[in-house]
Amino acid sequence: MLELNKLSKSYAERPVLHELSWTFKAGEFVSIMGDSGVGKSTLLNLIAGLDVPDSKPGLSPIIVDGIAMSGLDDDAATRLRRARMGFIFQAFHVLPHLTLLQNVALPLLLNGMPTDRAKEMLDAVGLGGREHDFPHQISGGQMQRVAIARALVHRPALVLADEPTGNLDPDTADAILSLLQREIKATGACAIMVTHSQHAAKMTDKILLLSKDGLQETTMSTRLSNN
Ligand SMILES: Nc1ncnc2c1ncn2[C@@H]1O[C@H](COP(=O)(O)OP(=O)(O)OP(=O)(O)O)[C@@H](O)[C@H]1O
Repeated sequence: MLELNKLSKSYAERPVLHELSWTFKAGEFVSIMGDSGVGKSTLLNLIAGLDVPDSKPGLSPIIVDGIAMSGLDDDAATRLRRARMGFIFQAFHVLPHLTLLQNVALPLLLNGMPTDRAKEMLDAVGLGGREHDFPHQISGGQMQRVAIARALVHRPALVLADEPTGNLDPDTADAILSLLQREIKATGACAIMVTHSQHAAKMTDKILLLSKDGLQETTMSTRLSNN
């Protein structure tokens, strides 16, 4: 589903990621942990196409569904992102001037798909009956539910989540992660979640640790940031 092939990224000659390689499979829910500043968000941004990797002649560092991202022009990359990816990023906030239903329907509209599934997804995330509310009328946990519904509504093959439970209380965080897990399994998507929380990571199929040595699969008994 997603292949990283010697992916590197430097900012002003300062290397952040060095030759990362990994294969992510469809249907897998994977978390990525690692020390602050090691490059976790940078990695998600690169996969999302929001940032550009260091270029090496002849190398395709990011391949989504068999398509080399580096070979796409801006329009084609936008189309791929819109159709095949879903985002639960802090920066991709729910839009305040749209109702919850309109927010969730947005990826369907942008992809020219029927919008019926938006209501189904709001029901699935426990917000049935709140379709016509606006974001300022709901809690932070409910807002994350809307973000999850919106990220999954168009059945993306790849879901990218950056600290989706970062600002939620533990019970709400658990509920959100169970929901994410259930919806990912239902749609067969591959999901990659960056988190600092061991508790959140334990709810995923696989935990990868990002360090200066690259990506390594890990278990909870190895050293991880503790919360
Ligand atoms: N646009 C940018 N320009 C320059 N440096 C950047 C940029 N984005 C990130 N960096 C640097 O790259 C490094 C990795 O940052 P990144 O945010 O990916 O780390 P992280 O592992 O997600 O950290 P945290 O866990 O604290 O969120 C940091 O040293 C950061 O300062």
